[in-house]
Amino acid sequence: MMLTLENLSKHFGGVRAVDDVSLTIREGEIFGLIGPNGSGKSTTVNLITGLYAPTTGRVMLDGYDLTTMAQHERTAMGVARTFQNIRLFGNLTVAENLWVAQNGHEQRRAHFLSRWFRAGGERGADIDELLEFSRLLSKRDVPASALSFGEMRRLEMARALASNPRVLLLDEPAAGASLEDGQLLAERIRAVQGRGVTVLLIEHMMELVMGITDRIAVLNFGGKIAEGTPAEIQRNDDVRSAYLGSKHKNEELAHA
Ligand SMILES: Nc1ncnc2c1ncn2[C@@H]1O[C@H](COP(=O)(O)OP(=O)(O)OP(=O)(O)O)[C@@H](O)[C@H]1O
Repeated sequence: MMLTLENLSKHFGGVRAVDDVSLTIREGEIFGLIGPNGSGKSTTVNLITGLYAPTTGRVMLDGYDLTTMAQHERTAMGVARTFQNIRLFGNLTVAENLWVAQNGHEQRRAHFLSRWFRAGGERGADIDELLEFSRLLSKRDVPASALSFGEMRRLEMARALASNPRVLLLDEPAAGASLEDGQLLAERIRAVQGRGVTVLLIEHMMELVMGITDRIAVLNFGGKIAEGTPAEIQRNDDVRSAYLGSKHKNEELAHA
């Protein structure tokens, strides 16, 4: 599996949200995408999933051109995502949230919740296995609104995993979570990688990014300014000056 962005750009009027970005995410790695606020990270994810059409450039998966495919076609190709803002159904239980995610899925026959679905909602091993993997089994019949932020974030990830993706795009998965929940999340992201899923991680929590990624690309004003291992990124002068505009973020980088 190889996810490749080729000269990808997205302009909103005069704003170059993403500006001629090229990068390759290798099979099985955890790839970090970082950058100051408004640098184009979420827009990049939206271009990969097909929420936006690019102004220029291509998105390739294993040599297949995804650029003009609809979102559901990309999901069928193995691309899944979580959102920066939690999008759970608060009044449904944890298990029901997974069921709804699958039920709306174009590829539900291929989905690993499909046996559960065909059984008319009977409790099945598949959904429990995913809940166990996500450390949410004890919460399966609890309304999603009653979960902690960290649990909600894990449920978001479980929902994305329900489509059995080959590449998982995580848009700030630790936002709003406690440090402890962030650590559990990091461990679960590693477990996702351990199952052979490639991960693209957007995250402001620098300890998380530096601790679990194999490689990192840095965006600033929509353009890629650096790419390398966490150690290389931490000592990169361009990266440091990009973060200088944001004192808080610069301190995060320094202390990571
Ligand atoms: N739908 C849109 N319409 C107009 N401008 C947009 C749109 N989406 C994003 N932008 C602009 O594009 C730029 C990049 O935004 P984007 O959300 O991709 O950045 P980001 O790196 O994800 O930021 P953050 O870290 O704050 O989430 C910003 O200037 C933003 O205002």
